[in-house]
Amino acid sequence: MNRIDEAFKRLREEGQTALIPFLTVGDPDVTTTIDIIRKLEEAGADMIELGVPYSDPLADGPVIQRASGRALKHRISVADCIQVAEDARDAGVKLPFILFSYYNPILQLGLEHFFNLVVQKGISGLIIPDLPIEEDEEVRKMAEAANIHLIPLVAPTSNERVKRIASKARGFVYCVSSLGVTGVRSDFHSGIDEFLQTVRQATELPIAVGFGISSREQVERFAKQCDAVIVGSAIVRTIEEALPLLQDESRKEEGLQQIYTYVKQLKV
Ligand SMILES: O=P(O)(O)OC[C@@H](O)[C@@H](O)c1c[nH]c2ccccc12
Repeated sequence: MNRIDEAFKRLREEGQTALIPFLTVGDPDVTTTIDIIRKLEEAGADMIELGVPYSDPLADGPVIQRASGRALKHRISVADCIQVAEDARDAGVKLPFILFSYYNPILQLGLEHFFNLVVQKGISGLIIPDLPIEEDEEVRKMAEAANIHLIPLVAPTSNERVKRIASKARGFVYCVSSLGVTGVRSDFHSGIDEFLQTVRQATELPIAVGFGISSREQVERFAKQCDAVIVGSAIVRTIEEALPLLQDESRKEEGLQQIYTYVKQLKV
């Protein structure tokens, strides 16, 4: 059984909602990324979305764009991001890892080599936001053969595509709460509740919601309808605010503690 399935089974038994943080690997450096992942696990995270920094993050708002820029200063590759899963596991992290990457960096690595790496390093899931279902046949077959869950995104505008996307989904279905790019929001798409109901009826798989979530109240609201809540920009912003501490060896633990405190209050 895939680690993501195991995590959702445990959470269902415990009546809990999964908290899935997203962070950009290599922001500010790979060693600190692993320290942050350990803190996220301590704070109650149930899975981690490892973001591959990319030069043209078209679906990302300014916070994640800045994080990608900082990480790309060290020329972090897809292979480096995948390696973080193994290194974090070696450091004692038990959480499932979902690799989040735009399609281009994966193509540059080559699908064969990419899938060998993700299997070897213990990645459990894959999110490729710019690979639509109409073009994902080859990747989906390779992912299924490797027992890696290719997790699709559905948006409030997906309408009749929701059923088709959900029918091919593995792991869980990622419901995007709003149109536009990632980034903290105070309100969501007007039809969000009906949209989440539509997705719930279209799949037996767990459903997750992401985009714009930053407060415990928002997590509690979505926990009523979803099995998982994904938080990216708000956590990446907390990392950004803690950078002066994280990059000073004598104050690194203080910076990590700031991230821990913010994330812990999100776990419901
Ligand atoms: O950052 P937010 O608003 O909390 O949304 C999650 C998001 O960061 C993460 O899942 C993600 C990062 N980049 C993306 C691009 C498309 C879809 C999703 C994403």
